[in-house]
Amino acid sequence: MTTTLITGAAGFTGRYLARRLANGGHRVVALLREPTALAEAGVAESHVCDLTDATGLHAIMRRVQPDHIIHLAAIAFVAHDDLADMYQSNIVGLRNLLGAANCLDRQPRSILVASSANIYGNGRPGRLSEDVPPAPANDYGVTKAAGEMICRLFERRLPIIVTRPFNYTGVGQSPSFLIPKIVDHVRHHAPDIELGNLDVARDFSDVRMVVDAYARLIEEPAAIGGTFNVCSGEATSLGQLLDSIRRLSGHDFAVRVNPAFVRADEVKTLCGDAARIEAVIGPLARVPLDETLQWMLTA
Ligand SMILES: Nc1nc2c(ncn2[C@@H]2O[C@H](COP(=O)(O)OP(=O)(O)O[C@H]3O[C@H](CO)[C@@H](O)[C@H](O)[C@@H]3O)[C@@H](O)[C@H]2O)c(=O)[nH]1
Repeated sequence: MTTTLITGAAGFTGRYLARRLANGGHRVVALLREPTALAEAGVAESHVCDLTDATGLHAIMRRVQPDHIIHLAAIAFVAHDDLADMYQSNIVGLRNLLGAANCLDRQPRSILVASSANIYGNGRPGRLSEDVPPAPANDYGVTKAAGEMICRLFERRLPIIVTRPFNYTGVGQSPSFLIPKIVDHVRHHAPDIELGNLDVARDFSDVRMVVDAYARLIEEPAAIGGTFNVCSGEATSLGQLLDSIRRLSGHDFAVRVNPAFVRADEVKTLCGDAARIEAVIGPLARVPLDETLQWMLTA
């Protein structure tokens, strides 16, 4: 049986990915920061180890001997206020993981590393292909761009796949993120909502499409060594998003700007080109944004 190790398996994406892989016949092993019950998500075995603990990580990797590794563990909230934690988790954690993978007797078949569309920053307008040079506009983007450079250090030695997911959402995502925050607000029938930067647009996808893409990428030898956007190809402005949520929920609400949520180092618009990934794994299992929002509003 194929053993697949997921770092960050207890997170929003990790739980969907574990279920998707278990349904696809994988034996899913979770690497966790703290003990978490994940049997319901399809996880067969769990190990607790912080990725900054290189020695502990080496021992676990030698025991698990994974066929595939999917690295999701990271600080994913762009405005995370503990910078030391963000740099430690997103850069040192990844470096330790690849160092440990490089010491295995039997090399994994693939190591998928989740980077981020945020690395594109504000460098270029329009639909972004993977050839657009990274131009991070904030610390989060810097940590993810640095992570990609670490992957390059190991690319001759390890079968690495880098993904650049654009924004995605679904039931269970933390309300620190934009869409679950608005959905939570609507579900509580609150009159007005406080947001930050309003003049922004994002390329939103459904978490189920993203984990399906990951599950297909690790099985595809042609993906090894590649960097892939994971996206819908459509930008939705915050104004359009608010209108859709008002329409689908039948609940009207006003928006107020709270300076506490305004980001100084904002990435204004992100919209991705999915041509490269679709050339390798075929069409993405896209879900219309309205369908994802409806799922979240009624969950
Ligand atoms: N979270 C949040 N965002 C707000 C708010 N008001 C406006 N925004 C704006 O809404 C946009 C989306 O914010 P998030 O949902 O926090 O996502 P993100 O910063 O775009 O980052 C997400 O996507 C990246 C890939 O593009 C991911 O790498 C990252 O982990 C995260 O999922 C940003 O431009 C943010 O400034 C608010 O009250 N809360």
